[in-house]
Amino acid sequence: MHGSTGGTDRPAQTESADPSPTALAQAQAQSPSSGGAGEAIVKEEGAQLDFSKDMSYGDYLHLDQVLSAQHPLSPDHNEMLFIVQHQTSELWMKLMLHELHGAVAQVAADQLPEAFKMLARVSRIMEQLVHAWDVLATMTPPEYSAIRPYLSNSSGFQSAQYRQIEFMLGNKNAAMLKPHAHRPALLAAVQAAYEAPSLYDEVLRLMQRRGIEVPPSHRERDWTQPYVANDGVTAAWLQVYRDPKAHWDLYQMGEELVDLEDAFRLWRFRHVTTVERVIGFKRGTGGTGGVSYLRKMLDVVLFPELWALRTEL
Ligand code: HEM
Ligand SMILES: N[C@@H](CC(=O)c1ccccc1NC=O)C(=O)O
Repeated sequence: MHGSTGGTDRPAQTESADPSPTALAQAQAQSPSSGGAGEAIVKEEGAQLDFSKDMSYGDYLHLDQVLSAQHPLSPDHNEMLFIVQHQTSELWMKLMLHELHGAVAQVAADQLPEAFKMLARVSRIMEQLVHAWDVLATMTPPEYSAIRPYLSNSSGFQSAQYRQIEFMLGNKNAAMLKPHAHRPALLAAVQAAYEAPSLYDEVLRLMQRRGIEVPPSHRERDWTQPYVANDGVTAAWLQVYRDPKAHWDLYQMGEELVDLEDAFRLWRFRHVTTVERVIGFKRGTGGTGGVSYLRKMLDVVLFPELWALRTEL
């Protein structure tokens, strides 16, 4: 590991941040007394300073790759914000998918405490993404207009990870597979999420295993079809919510799912509001109506019976 990142094979972009050979030689030649308090503290603490043979922080995190993946296409100062905002969002989405896959597997295996831990993390990640909009909202319409022509027809609409998250949460739509048709590996991942039972489908199967009757149409179904709300499923959740103590973990599961959908709704709302303040009602680069499309997405309900039961209680 250590051999691969030192010396000549570093990417050009990080080169300028490196100390010049003269500065490094000076630091090595300085006596402890001449380096000031900072250097004395480092020495006293025993911090390791030579990584020519050991794995360092940057080696472990592959920072050469991560930090050399920002390539603005425009001459505009603000494009770096736009790129970093999206790349960090994709990293959080990667973790979210990792946790969601774990949670679905744990629910299917009746391991609910483990599933709760993962779902709580998914909700906190979604909240993190909600707050991330505050940074992007510092970008004004003229600032974004300087970048937008360089984006061509690219759009978040084509995010393969976002689409997998939507599918895992039950918002299935075959048309959303098409933007990935030219990338077999991405298509396979999105298609797998499209064809698999969603988190909510797995929770309904769990309820049936626990003796709470779920209508057959909602236990076994064509998982590629969008979920359709059902009074029998509301009745099943009502049994749980009318006697929480008797069904404590299903009750906790219901509330975990509501937490998650609550956070997702906030994300969608911050997205559409940020888009309106930045591009108004222009069409999107992805080809949709823009704000009009994103407003329709605000009407998506992922776990409908968990909301419906509140009116009945
Ligand atoms: C100035 C910033 C942004 C603008 C103007 C913007 C605009 C839009 C527009 C107009 C759409 C509709 C699709 C289209 O026709 O392009 C869209 C979709 C989307 N955007 Fe953004 N967006 C911004 C920032 C972001 C960020 C930071 C993310 C985070 C990853 C993101 C993720 C998405 C996703 C996932 C979709 C698809 C939503 C869906 O299909 O429900 N966008 N965006
Ligand atoms: N759809 C946006 C473009 C956009 O926001 C975007 C472009 C490339 C990569 C990520 C993007 N973010 C979310 O859609 C627009 O119409 O301006």
